[in-house]
Amino acid sequence: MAGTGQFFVGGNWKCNGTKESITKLISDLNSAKMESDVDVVVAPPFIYIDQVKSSLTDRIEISAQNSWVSKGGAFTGEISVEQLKDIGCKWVILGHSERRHVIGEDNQFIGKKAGYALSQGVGVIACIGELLEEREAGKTFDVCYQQLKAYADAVPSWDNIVIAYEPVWAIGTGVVATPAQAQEVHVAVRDWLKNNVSAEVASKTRIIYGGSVNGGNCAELAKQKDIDGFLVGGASLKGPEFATIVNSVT
Ligand SMILES: O=C(COP(=O)(O)O)NO
Repeated sequence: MAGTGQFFVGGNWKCNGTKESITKLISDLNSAKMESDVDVVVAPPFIYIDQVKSSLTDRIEISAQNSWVSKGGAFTGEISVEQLKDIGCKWVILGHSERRHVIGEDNQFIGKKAGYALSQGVGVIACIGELLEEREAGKTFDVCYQQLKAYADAVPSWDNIVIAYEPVWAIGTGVVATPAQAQEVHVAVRDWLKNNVSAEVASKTRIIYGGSVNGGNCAELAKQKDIDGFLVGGASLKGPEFATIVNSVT
């Protein structure tokens, strides 16, 4: 484990849940035993953040799944960083592959979003990752480096950033990266930070893995030196399994 020495596990609930199912998930999370030396964050859909914030144990911090690129105003349908702070969000997930490849956000727009969120004191879970065809074409590192550069060009500091490497071909597919595949990219990301930002940022920044992580594969992944935690999708909607993943990283 590099980074700050504190593992980081995020639960990305994506566009899932109802008031009823989230009430059950919160109850399961509140009653789960979670190792104290792991930073745990969950990212509900915007409309349920207040419900979660008001009833979830404060052991777990709240993240948004997206935020607007500047101060709020005449941007119909968007949610501003100021509004997220107002309801107690400490983090925001940006650059998720679903925002890139479904919604169409590009590297520069995502970088600017990260810069603005950080400038307002909200931490950023900065997602990167390649498509299967990019990996098959040997472009994994080039794609990740371009995504990293867009963040680096826009952020005021690296103090409050967690990088999430999420190979798109592993997201929601059940095809998890092998520990070796994940470690190889995490090392390359850390080397990129060392060569393009600073050795200090490279050593302290947590690089977490996401893509079909579950209670059965998390322990092997967590043993990798440069895997500093996880960003979990589907398995984060099951309280007991998410707790297993949190506890696997110690
Ligand atoms: O998108 C993901 C991973 O999703 P899964 O765990 O469902 O593959 N994290 O942000």
